[in-house]
Formats: sequence, C-alpha cells, structure tokens
Amino acid sequence: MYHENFGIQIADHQHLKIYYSISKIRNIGIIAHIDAGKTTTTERMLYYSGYTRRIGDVDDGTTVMDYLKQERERGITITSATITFAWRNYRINLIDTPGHVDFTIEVERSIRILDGAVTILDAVSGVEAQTQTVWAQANRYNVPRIAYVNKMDRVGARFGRTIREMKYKLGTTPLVCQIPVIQKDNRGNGLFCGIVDLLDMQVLNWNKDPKGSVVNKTPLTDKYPIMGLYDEAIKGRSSLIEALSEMDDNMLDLFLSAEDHMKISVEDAKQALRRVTLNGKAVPVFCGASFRNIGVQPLMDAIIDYLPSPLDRSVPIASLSDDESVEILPKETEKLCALAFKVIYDNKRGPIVFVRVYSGKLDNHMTLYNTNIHHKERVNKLLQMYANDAEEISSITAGNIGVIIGLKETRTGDTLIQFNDSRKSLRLKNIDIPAPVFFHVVEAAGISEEKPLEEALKNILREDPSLHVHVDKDSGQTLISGMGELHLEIVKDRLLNDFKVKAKLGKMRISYRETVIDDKIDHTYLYEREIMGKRLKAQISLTITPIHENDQGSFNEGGNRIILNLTKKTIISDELDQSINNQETNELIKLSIEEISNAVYTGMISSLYRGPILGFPITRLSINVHSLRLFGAESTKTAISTCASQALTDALKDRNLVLLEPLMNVNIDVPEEYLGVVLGDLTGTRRGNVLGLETSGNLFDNLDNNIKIYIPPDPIFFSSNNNDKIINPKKVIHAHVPLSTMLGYSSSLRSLTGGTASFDMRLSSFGIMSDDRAKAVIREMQGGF
Ligand SMILES: Nc1nc2c(ncn2[C@@H]2O[C@H](COP(=O)(O)OP(=O)(O)OP(=O)(O)O)[C@@H](O)[C@H]2O)c(=O)[nH]1
Repeated sequence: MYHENFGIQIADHQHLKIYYSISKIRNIGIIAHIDAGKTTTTERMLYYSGYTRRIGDVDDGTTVMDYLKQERERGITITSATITFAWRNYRINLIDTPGHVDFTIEVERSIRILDGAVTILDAVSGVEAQTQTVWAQANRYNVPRIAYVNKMDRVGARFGRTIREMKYKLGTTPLVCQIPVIQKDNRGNGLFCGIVDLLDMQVLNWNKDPKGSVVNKTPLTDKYPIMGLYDEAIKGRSSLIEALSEMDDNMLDLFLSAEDHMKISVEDAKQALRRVTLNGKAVPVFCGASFRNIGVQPLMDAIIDYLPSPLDRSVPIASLSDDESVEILPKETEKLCALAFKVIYDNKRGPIVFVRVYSGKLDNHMTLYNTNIHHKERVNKLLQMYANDAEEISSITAGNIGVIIGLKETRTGDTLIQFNDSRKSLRLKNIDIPAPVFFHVVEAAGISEEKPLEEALKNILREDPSLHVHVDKDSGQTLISGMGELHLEIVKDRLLNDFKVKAKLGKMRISYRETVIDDKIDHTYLYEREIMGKRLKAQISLTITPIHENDQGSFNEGGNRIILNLTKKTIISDELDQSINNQETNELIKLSIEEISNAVYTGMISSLYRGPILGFPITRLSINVHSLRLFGAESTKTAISTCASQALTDALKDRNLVLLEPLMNVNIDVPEEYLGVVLGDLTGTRRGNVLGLETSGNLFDNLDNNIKIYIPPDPIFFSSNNNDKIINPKKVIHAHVPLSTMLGYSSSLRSLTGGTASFDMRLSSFGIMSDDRAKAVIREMQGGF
C-alpha cells in the first residue's frame, strides 16, 4: 500500500494479526533528550521489522512517527504517536514521546502506561539536563529501562564518558553489554564501524547492505585485527558477570560453580540481566549510530530480552473511593478496565482515543462507562495504529494498546469500564498536572465563527488536559492557558491550520497569580436578589487563611484548599426554629448535601479564577466553609453557587493583596569556560537565585569502589579532530529564576555558549513579587489582555 501523505510504503500487517499471548507483548517507550535520535532510531526499527519499505528521514520530513504537520515542519516530536510492529514473534507497541521541555506532561502521560523504556543518549553530549528530568519521571513510575548510546559515529563521541555520566548524573548502575569497534581511518580519525556483543563475544558489522538490513556476526578471537579489542572485551564480559553476581543470587551460584566469567552461558547471562533490569537494579547499555544503520537490530533484541511484558509489572491499583482500592489484574478473563491515555482529534475520523487495556477485553461495539465524567460511551470501531495508518480489529485484550473510535466525551486520562459493571467509581490514578504559566486571549473572527471556535477548543481540551480554557466572566474574553511558549504556539497552529477556525489570538503572556497575606479572614455573606421575578437567597460563613509556601498538603483547583464542612448540622434552614431536630430540618432542604456542596464548590472555583488586582487566578488560600443558611425555595442551586462566589470576592475586598509570579526550577549544563558568562546573565537581569553548582567533571575521580561498574576506555585518537568544548567536563547550575526573565532563553543560551549548553526548567512555585515588580506588571497589564 502506498501512503499518499508521506510517500512511505507500508508493508502488509499480516504478521501482526496473529494472536500474541500477553507474555509476548512489549509496551515500550523511547525517552530521551531532544535530538538524541529517537525518531531516526524508530524509523530503522520499522524498516527492519518489515513495517516500512523505505527508511523515513527526519531531515527530509518523511518519517512515519512524526506524523503531525507541525512535527514534520519543526523536526521535533510533539505528540506521542503509538505504533505496533512485530520482532522475533513478539508484538512491540511503541510509544514515541516528545523531548522538549514544554511537553513534560505529555511525556509523563505516556510513561505511566509503559511497561519499559529505551533511553536514547547522544554519545557526544552525554547525559543532559532534559535526560535527567525524563529519567526522574521514569523513576517515579518504576519503569525498567535499557539505554542506547546513539551517534557513536560523530566526532567527539564518548561511550565510556556517557556510561560514567549515567552512573553519576542519573544515579543508576549501567551494565555495558556491548563495546564499540573503532578503527583509525587514514587521517588518523576514529571511525565507528561495528559493535562487540559482550554476551556472545561476537563482532557485529553492517557492511553487507547499505541499509543495514544484514547483521554480520564473526566470533571475536585474539587474532582480531584491532589491537586490544579482544582483551578489552574479555575485561568487559568479566565485569558484567561480576556485577550480575553482586546483584543476582542465581548468577552468584552459577559463577561460584563455574569459577570463570567466560564459562557463564549467554542464556544464563541474559536471564540474570533480565532479572536485574526488571527489578530496577541496573540498566543494560547498548551502543550504535542509527543514522548509519549500525546497532538497531541488537537494540530491538534487547527490548524483547530485557524489558518487561505486562505480566512482569506490578499490578496497577485503582481507587473505588477515597479509602477503597482494587487490584487490576492483567488477565483477559477479568472485568474490563482501560485507560484513555491519549485523545487526538482527527479531521477524517473525529476524536480517536488511544487506550491501554489493563484487564479484561474490549470488544468492538461494546457499551462503555467513563467513570471520570460518569458518561455512557459506545464503541463504533476498534483500530490498531501503525503511526498514521490504521487497521480495524475486533477486540483489544488485556496488556494491549489500541484505538477506539466513536467515544463522544472521553478525555485524556479517563478510566473506561463496561457499562454493566457495577464499579461505577473505579478510577485508575491520574497524573498531577502543574499549573499553567502562559496564556493567550482567543477571539472568534466573527459571530459565525464562535461556534466552530468553541467546538475546536473543546476538542483540543479533550486531547490535552494540561491546557486550560476559561471564559472571564467580567470581560467575556476566552483565555487559553498552557505550560510553555511552544505548547501554546502548537495549540495556536492547530486551531488555525488543523481546525481551520478563523480566530484572533492575543499576545502570549505570563499567567501571574494573586493572593492575600492577612493572617485570617472571617466572613459571613448574605446573597439576596430578584432575577426575572424570582427571588434568590442564601447565606454563607467562611474563614480564609493563607497557605504557606512550604505546605505539602493536598490542594483543590489552582493551589487552593477548599474545605466544605457542610453537614445536616451546619446547613441551617431559616424556615424552622433551630431547636427542631435535624431530621425535620433536612426534609425542608430540598437539595441533597452533595448537590449543595457541589453548588458551593462551583461558586468558589469560579471566583478563584479571577483575582481582585488584575484578574489573575487566586492561589494559596485555605477556604473553610463552616455554615450555610438556606431560605426554602429561594435557595436554589444557582442561589447557593452565586452566594459562594460573591462571598469569596467580598471577603477579599480591601485586604492585603499581593501579586505572585511563576518561579522556575532551572538546571543548566554548561562547559566550564562559559560558566562565568552564564552565571552573570542568570543572576543579573534575569534575577536568578543560584541554589547550587555541581561539577560533573569530577566523574573521573569519583568512582565508588563498592559498586564495580565497567567503563570502557574512550580511544584517544577518536577525538583528534575534536575541540575542547566537547571534551571539557560540564558544570551543572541549579537555580530558581522568575519565568518572566526566561522568555526565549534557549536562543540566548545558545548565543552565549556557542550552542554547547543545554537547560531544562519546570515550575517550582509562585513567589511574591517585590512592590516595584508588581507596579511594573500592573502598568504592563493596564492595556488589558
Ligand atoms: N551523526 C548522526 N546523526 C544522527 C544519528 N541519529 C540521529 N541523527 C541526527 O540527529 C538529529 C536528530 O534526530 P531525531 O531522530 O529527529 O531526534 P529525536 O530525538 O527524535 O528528536 P525530537 O523528536 O526533536 O525529540 C537529526 O538531524 C538526525 O539525522 C546518528 O546515529 N548519527
């Protein structure tokens, strides 16, 4: 079949139609620093597995994986496209994840549904700031990993140094399973030309076919023409077996009886390596140059050999209520439980919902129940996705990933069960989404465009829960807020070009926050109004206290804590004398406690969206509603909700209000010679507060003798062409910096350091602004949004 969009030929998927038992499934993600080579490596995997008949090229924009238009234009991966292919009779469901700092939530969303991951590192730049962030995310979800050191063909590639950095910067135990074969070319430069597999002691090269389809294997002996290679490989294998013996009792027994590292069989070594990888004790490391078609097939073998099947993972726990949970067993015979981990709006097919089925079997045309929004949904079609190509299937079984067409309301992150299942509140754990820090005003170009804009925004929100859309009730303006500059730029592009909505977007601005710093505010508010001949009345009493910056407790919307102490006792009906017993009082209140609480909560939230200073969201308030007075039929849900909203606004009037600004946790990897200039810039106009400085260059003296890891030497001649900035160890700066001074930082850092530094940033907290800063922001905002 010829793929019209990208000129990519798609092979038949017949081999994937076979039934794969759950132990033969690998749900795998590729996580890495931007530009490490995820897409290039994936394209090779698809080619070698027979899925494509041509290798896609990132630089030409012909890759299967980066199928969204923006991705192809920008050459970066922004959406986790999933793709299924077979290798050695195993089914690999591969999820591509973005590498840009603006998409960390997207990464996290994919990581939670993975069983294992391949971390791709760039052999020249080693472990960078972003790799550390993604690594920490994978740690949070206990995802077993293997590592692939790519770009071994580049000048300045350092396999050994990258292994060291894995140990010290990522805090892991890297186990070297391959060493690179490097030959001197006639100009004395190092040429990466193959790999030694330390398990079976074979030399692998890819010389027979320019596309690298054929892997040549020759046994490594002491006669091998590259001096020292055999001895180095013996050293590598021995160290690997020793390290495995330290971590795995089974291997220790084998080693003690064999008494020779070289006598341990490949199969025994593989099994031990699998065990230590699955329990997170170590990370097997491989190397290659995907762009030169070197090293990809052994990496695919490693995915099968060392990464877990759904059966090898700990069973996910879903909650039924605040204090009741159930185990979701990975069995087809169990009741259905699936997670919608991604929703994409497709112009032709409508919303497509990617699901991971954790237990049971999801059949075509099944009626489902979405337990997050309490909505009945119907499956119209089930698909297996091959990047942008899809095939209809009849069911998705436990452990597998697939796509549902026909769901009307389901959003990214929702749990789906079968409609007739009684566990209507069953929910798989959702991820924590940080507060949005940028926003745009969006306006339809005319009245006729309002509906399409609303529809498009609704679909974009279903795709991406880290976006917020809010209509400001005073100005009537629609505000879209998100996590980063690029994040919102992509949304804008999607709105205008994919959804073809005619809309105007205002300047991108920072989303500041507002709060009060008074110790305690006690307030009672009576709401009384006549609307269209109908009287509305309710009264609320609340206490507001500020939440301290270091408070680690749980929060509701926007970093606030809303405590509703509404019971039969605290809800007072004004129609009765309070001495009458509660049973009778409650009968006079026509609404249930739950309906009343919801109305109060909704009212509070709407008021928290817009602070009194500049209309920014209010944060860091603990609001305790301790009583509510109702007035019979006049106290409708609307009356209660409006009363709650106005009570809060009224309570904050004329108080000690302050503006807060987003403070970012920034990590910068910078070569020592640029340290001064980067620090000067950071602490000067950017108002950064440096928290610490690490010397990653001390790696060479720092080896901890307790854990013996093997670090292959980096050949000296391999760097003859190299410049110092690559060899010099880097420093890592940790700082707190206001977001407002970090706009466009990537390009400033690039020009300050000649492109040798990298950085990563995440929201740390919202900090109180100085009076001068606050005045400047107020002046800037006076022109309106
Ligand atoms: N020399 C060399 N270049 C490579 C290799 N692998 C990838 N590249 C190049 O590195 C650049 C980035 O590769 P990608 O595959 O787009 O990297 P990525 O990690 O998918 O990047 P994002 O999607 O932006 O996160 C491209 O220009 C590739 O051609 C390699 O093995 N050797």
